[in-house]
Amino acid sequence: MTTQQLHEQILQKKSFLCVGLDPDLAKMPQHLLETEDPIFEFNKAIIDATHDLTVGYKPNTAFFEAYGIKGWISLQKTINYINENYPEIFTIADAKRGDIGNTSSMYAKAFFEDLNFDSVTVAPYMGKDSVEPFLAFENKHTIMLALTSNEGAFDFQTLNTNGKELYKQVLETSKTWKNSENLMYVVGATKAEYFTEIRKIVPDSFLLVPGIGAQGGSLSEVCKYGMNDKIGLLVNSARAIIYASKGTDFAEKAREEALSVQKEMAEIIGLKFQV
Ligand SMILES: O=c1ccn([C@@H]2O[C@H](COP(=O)(O)O)[C@@H](O)[C@H]2O)c(=O)[nH]1
Repeated sequence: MTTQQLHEQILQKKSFLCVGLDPDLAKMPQHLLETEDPIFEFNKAIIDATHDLTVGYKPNTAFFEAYGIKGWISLQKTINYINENYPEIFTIADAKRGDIGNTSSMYAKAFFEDLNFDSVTVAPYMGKDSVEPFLAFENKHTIMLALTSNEGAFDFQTLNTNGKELYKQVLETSKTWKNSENLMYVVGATKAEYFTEIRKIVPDSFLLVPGIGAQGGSLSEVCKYGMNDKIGLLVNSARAIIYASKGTDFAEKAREEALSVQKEMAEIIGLKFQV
């Protein structure tokens, strides 16, 4: 998918919501646990209930890997289900990969070719040769951690290195890499006050923004400081939507939560762009 197609979908749906698919058997409705593949059944119900309100789905691979081979099969079924039924939707494998170049190439093949995700998250710590193999894929997107939503972000990411905070150095350096137009960046919603500075470095890039909902970040603050003239944001919420209910009405309640976020987004888009 191209960024232009993603932008068009955002305008059409009046939404820049990305629903996080973080399936946890301990939090799922009891009746699903009796099915052969509860994780897939759960995801499928959430997807069917929210696909018109969201422009992206972000399965976090940890929640699949935790269940071994069965989890990987559920992940494959989930991405296939989205691609076959809702091909307009942008998909993100939240896997936070990155290794020496030779190994990164294999990670990139796994997520872009075998699983056919539109994008994958990567960590920048190993530098240029660990990320460029992902960037080589046409119409695929590499979403690099810049300033994360957790408290530990302050351990390294905001450290001053040669007169500049590390996350700023990461953003600036990454722009010099081959095929850097295929980069997007993760910036936590809990760090809204940093968006102005981030936009000075990457004014046109899409930012994946986790941290509204369960982590308490503010959608309106993120939009105030992080939105660009093409919107440029994908705001993720997982637990607040997918675990809105543990009963048989879980998908219905997930839709209600997603709708409430989408309505707020539509209002913001309307105010900013007069549409
Ligand atoms: O900085 C980051 C990077 C990734 N995440 C991931 O996003 C979701 C957030 O889930 P919620 O339930 O909406 O809190 C989850 O998969 C995280 O691993 C993040 O939160 N912050």
